[in-house]
Formats: sequence, C-alpha cells, structure tokens
Amino acid sequence: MSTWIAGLPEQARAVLDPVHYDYYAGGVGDEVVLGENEAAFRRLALLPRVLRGRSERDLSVELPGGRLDLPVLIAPTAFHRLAHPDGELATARAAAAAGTVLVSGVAATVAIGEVVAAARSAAADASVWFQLYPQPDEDVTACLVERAERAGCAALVVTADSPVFGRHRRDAEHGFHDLPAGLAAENMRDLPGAPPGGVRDIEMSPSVSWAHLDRLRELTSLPVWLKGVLHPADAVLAVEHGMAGIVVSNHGGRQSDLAPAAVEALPAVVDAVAGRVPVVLDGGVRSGGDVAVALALGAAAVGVGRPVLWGLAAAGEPGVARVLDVLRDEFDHVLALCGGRDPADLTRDLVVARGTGVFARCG
Ligand SMILES: Cc1cc2nc3c(=O)[nH]c(=O)nc-3n(C[C@H](O)[C@H](O)[C@H](O)COP(=O)(O)O)c2cc1C
Ligand SMILES: CCCCC(=O)C(=O)O
Repeated sequence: MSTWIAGLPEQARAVLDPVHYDYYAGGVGDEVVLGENEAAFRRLALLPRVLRGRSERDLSVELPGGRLDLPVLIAPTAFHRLAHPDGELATARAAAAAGTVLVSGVAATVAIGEVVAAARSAAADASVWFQLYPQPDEDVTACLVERAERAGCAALVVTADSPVFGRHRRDAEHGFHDLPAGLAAENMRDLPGAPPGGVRDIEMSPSVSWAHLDRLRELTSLPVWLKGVLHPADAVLAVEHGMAGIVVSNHGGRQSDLAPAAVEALPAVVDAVAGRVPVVLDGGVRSGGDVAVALALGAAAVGVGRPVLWGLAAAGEPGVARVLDVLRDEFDHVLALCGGRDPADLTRDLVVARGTGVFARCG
C-alpha cells in the first residue's frame, strides 16, 4: 500500500466525529470481506516484462461516459458533507482537475446539478456520472434519471447489490441512522410521494429486477453501468440487458459478508463478458500497484471509495486531489517497471499468485 494513503485513515479519524468515521470505515457483519478486499491484492504479484517500455507513458482510458486521464475513478460514496463542509463539491472539483470522473451518488449531500457545475468549474469538459438505486416506485426512479440528465451527467450507474441494506454493526452500536440536522440526501428532495421541500427515503427493495432495469434504460439515452456484479452469469445478463459497462464490486465489504474479495471475482466476470463491455473493479484499491494488478486481470479502470473520503476529511479538495495524484504517480511507476507503455500492456499473463510459484497463474 502507498505509505501516504496507508496513513490517511488515521488522519481522517483525528478530525471526524467517531460515529461518522465508523460509518465510512465499517463493513457488514464481521467485516471479513472488508479485510479481504485489501488482503487479496497482497496475495497477487506482477511479473515484469523487460526492454519494451518507453519514457512517456499514456495512462488514459476511454469508457462509455468519458475519457479518463488515469484509469481510476471515484466510486460513489454517500454523504460527503459528513467528511467536510464542501462535501461533493470538493470531490467533484478534485476529480475534474485530475481528469477523471466522480460517480456522484443519489445519497449525495449536494444536489447533482451543483455537483456537475462544480466539476465544470474545475475543467470545462469534466464528466460526472450519477449512481442510483432503482426505486420500487418507478416514478421516483424516472425523476432521478431526469435530474441526472438535466444536470448534464454523462452516464448512469445502477447499483444492484443492495436488495436489502447490509447490517453494519458499528452503525448499530452507535445508533447511527440519520444525518445530522442541516444535511440531507439532496437528490431525494421534492420527489413524487414527498411533501413539498421534503426528502424521500432511498429505498432498497428485493423486488427490484431486470425488468426494472429494462424500463430504466428506456427512460434514457445515457450509457448505463451496472454496479455490484460478482457472478459471471449476472455479467452476461447485464450485457444482454444492454448495460454499457459492469462494475465488479462487493460494495466495499458493506453488503454480503460472504462475498469474495472483489479482485478475486474479477477474472471470471471479465471472461464471461469477453470484451463486449468494459469492466471496472472497486474494493480495496489502495495503491497504484493495486490499480495495475486489477488492469492486468482485465479491468478497464478501478474505482476508489474510502481513500477519497479520508482525503476529503483530512484536507478537503486538496486531500482528494492528492489521493488521485499519488495513485496516478504510483500507477505510472509500476507500469514503467512492468515495461508497459499504456494500460493495454498490462495483461493477465503478468499476474501470479504469491507463494505458489510463477506457474500458478491467477484467473
Ligand atoms: C461510506 C460509504 C458509502 C457508500 N455509499 C455508496 C452508495 O451510496 N452507492 C453505491 O453504489 N456504493 C456505495 N458505496 C460503495 C462504493 O461505491 C465502493 O463500492 C466501495 O467503497 C469500494 O471499496 P473501497 O472503499 O475499498 O475503495 C459506499 C462505500 C462507503 C465506504
Ligand atoms: C442510502 C444510503 C446508502 C449508502 C451506502 O450505500 C452505504 O453506506 O454503503
């Protein structure tokens, strides 16, 4: 792990309300998956290739919804104003200035229109994506999609791994169920079924299905990504249902504590998708080396969640900027060490499982 990023949780802990720190840091159940997401990266190694590099490397990747100057985007995480008063405005500006995408969540504490405006104030051509949970009341879903389109979002990310909300022991122990006074999920204001000015609850429902997704797709011409896929059969269904991309994710260890580490689920999904749509990986990415391993296993890019929250809490916009800068610098360095010229040079034959000899290839 990057030394600086490794020290960030402690920096954030020093400034955050302990209840909010635990909300960000925690996982579901015994937090097995939370630990495994990071540990699984430590079990993988990259075989360098020699004598094929170049002095200037191109780190950019092209995805449905925008071009990224580095293969790292900001995964959707809720309630950035718990971390810093500037909240999602700071995150959006830092992402845009770094030439990457913020996936701003439906559970943001700043409305999506203001988030996009903040990103564009930092870079006129910035892309912001909008994450949502398909709501059982489809009028609410339609309204959210329209808000994201009107705001100028370049893609939608539908999170599918939350038919019910994960049971977070740390939050239960603290009795943390509501945002403090003055903060709200601003995208949920004034929706069908809410009183004027009121904020609707974000509903998770086990009855949300592929049919909901089909209807959602008909509402929009934006590319739609499906987030929270771990089973290869679901990846195939996602392609068949017209998804523009897939995010392999166990929600940062916050949903099922029986899920595999995200990076261990990645190769089978990449194989099932067979290049038809790009696959993004999130969960446990803490260094440029982790980014390189995920790309070598077939990810087109990675998402980072908690490190961005820690950077935001510790130092606001410059803190998020530094997280992205460290990841870019480390990734570029690892790419050079592997004889890579651009992300496409990171191929699966480079990945080996540690401790089992170089012939025990992963995936
Ligand atoms: C505090 C917190 C809030 C999150 N909120 C959301 C959310 O609203 N929607 C969503 O799709 N994922 C959410 N996630 C999951 C992230 O998008 C991502 O999958 C995860 O954080 C990646 O793991 P990492 O934190 O190890 O980088 C949240 C994660 C955290 C830590
Ligand atoms: C309704 C807010 C959902 C936030 C979330 O997804 C998480 O805390 O993991």
